Amino acid sequence: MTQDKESVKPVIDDAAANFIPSITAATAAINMMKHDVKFNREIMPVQTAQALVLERVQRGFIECVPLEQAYGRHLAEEAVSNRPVPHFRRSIMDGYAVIAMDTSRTDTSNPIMLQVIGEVPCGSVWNGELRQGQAIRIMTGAQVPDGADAVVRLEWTTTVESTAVCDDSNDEIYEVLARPGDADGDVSCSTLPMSEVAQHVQSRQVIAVHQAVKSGEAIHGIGTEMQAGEVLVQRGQRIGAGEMGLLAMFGYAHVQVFRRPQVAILSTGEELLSLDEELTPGKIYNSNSYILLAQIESAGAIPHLLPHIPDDIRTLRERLDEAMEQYDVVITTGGVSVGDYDLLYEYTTNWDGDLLFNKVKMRPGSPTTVGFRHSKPLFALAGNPAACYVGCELFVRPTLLRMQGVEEPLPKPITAVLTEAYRVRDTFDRYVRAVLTITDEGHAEVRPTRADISSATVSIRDANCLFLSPASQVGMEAGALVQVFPLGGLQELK
Ligand SMILES: Nc1nc2c(c(=O)[nH]1)N[C@H]1C(S)=C(S)[C@@H](COP(=O)(O)OP(=O)(O)OC[C@H]3O[C@@H](n4cnc5c(N)ncnc54)[C@H](O)[C@@H]3O)O[C@H]1N2
Ligand code: MOO
Ligand SMILES: [Mg+2]
Repeated sequence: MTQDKESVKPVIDDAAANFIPSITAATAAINMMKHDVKFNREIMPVQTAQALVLERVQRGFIECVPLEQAYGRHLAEEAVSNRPVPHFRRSIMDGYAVIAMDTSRTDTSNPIMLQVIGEVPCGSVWNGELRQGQAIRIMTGAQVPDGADAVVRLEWTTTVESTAVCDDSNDEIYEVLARPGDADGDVSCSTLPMSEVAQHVQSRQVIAVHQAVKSGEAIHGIGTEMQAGEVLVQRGQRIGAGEMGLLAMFGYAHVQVFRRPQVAILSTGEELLSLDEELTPGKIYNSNSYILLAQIESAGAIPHLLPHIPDDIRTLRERLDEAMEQYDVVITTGGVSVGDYDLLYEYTTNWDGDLLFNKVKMRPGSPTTVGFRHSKPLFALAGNPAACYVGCELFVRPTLLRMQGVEEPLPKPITAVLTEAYRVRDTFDRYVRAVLTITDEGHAEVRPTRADISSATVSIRDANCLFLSPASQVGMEAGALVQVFPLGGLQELK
């Protein structure tokens, strides 16, 4: 943890107090001390601040939901396969289950004839065993009958017209098979025992196989996809389409998931209007609450937009105390800096909670303030929209993910090439809103969005990532390798 202090000159000094009749020297001295304290905040590196928050966060409660309501939730149990996949030898083609050896001497000019003894549609099982010279019609996904070790796809076979000719002198039947595509009308004969004639002749089921197949052809053996005992979905993993499929495959009609954290959003500031109010001079609409709403939903939590709070410490105290009782997490925006109406410092230094930090070595969002009260976190984010947004990505999102069982909830950086110079000097690390693209050659490139200032919302719309420009006297040159943090939620779809 760094110990450097950011020293800012107090706005009132003793000399100034002498010229303000309503302020006594004593009051001015107290005010100055207050300002000193308010200004001289310990500046904390981002990683230290994130670690401090995460070590206080507790995993949330667990609830049981039907699988159809589990998409997007985080699994609270480890789901393990209790059988291999597939659990029977599965045909991956429509065709005929055969004994591969039977086809070994076949080729296009000399197809082998096989007697079709039945069929296995999906969901059925062939009771009995396939013997030499026989084939069973089979569909994709059906269980391969015992005795068969290959499936010949339908396209490699033709059905052969067959006519039964009885020979009364013995109990055998001669069957005349017209070879498909045989221009000169050649015929071949095969002898079948009488016992098998009825089924055979009745359904005229003889096929010519035009291509030799190897043992295992078009069959997925037991366990080819997954063995018994493999982890299907880890505890804490978010349930997406693939996870839904796996859980369904193993018959999880209900699953244990982490409860979605209930998050209160309270903007502060006398200048704020609700969206149904008319825009009047000096006022602005409360847009931060809606930015946060999106971020919280995309982190899997449930946002609650509460009415914004005017710049009055008593009201603020009442409203925040109440919110901290009712919700799992409370987020405020605005009022964390050193202005006369910035009240979050006052609240978080005179409460029955622990203040973790109120100055982070980052921009935007340097006055980001976090504390815990009765083991619930309060995130007092800066009022500037981009500062609020970045503060939420770096501190709130990881917290909400940890509450939902994610072991490593911090955003993971990738490396990309900066396509244009970013010459912003700063003693703080800068998390720059930017656009990450993958070139046709497969390289990751990143460029800053146009409005990099803390008050800009348009750059939140345009960005799909943040890149880190470490504290520097010179900024960064085009071509530099930078750490990029892809943004969560809908942003990642851009
Ligand atoms: N003397 C100094 N002034 C400032 C410092 C400093 O170190 N010394 N830090 C600056 C930095 S950095 C930031 S970030 C901001 C933080 O401001 P606050 O958190 O106190 O926020 P406010 O003063 O309430 O508002 C700032 C700005 O944001 C607009 N805002 C506030 N809430 C909303 C909302 N819900 N929706 C849309 N916009 C909102 C507000 O109108 C102001 O324009 O302080 C700097 N000052
Ligand atoms: O820390 Mo602030 O967001 O730079 O204006
Ligand atoms: Mg302020």
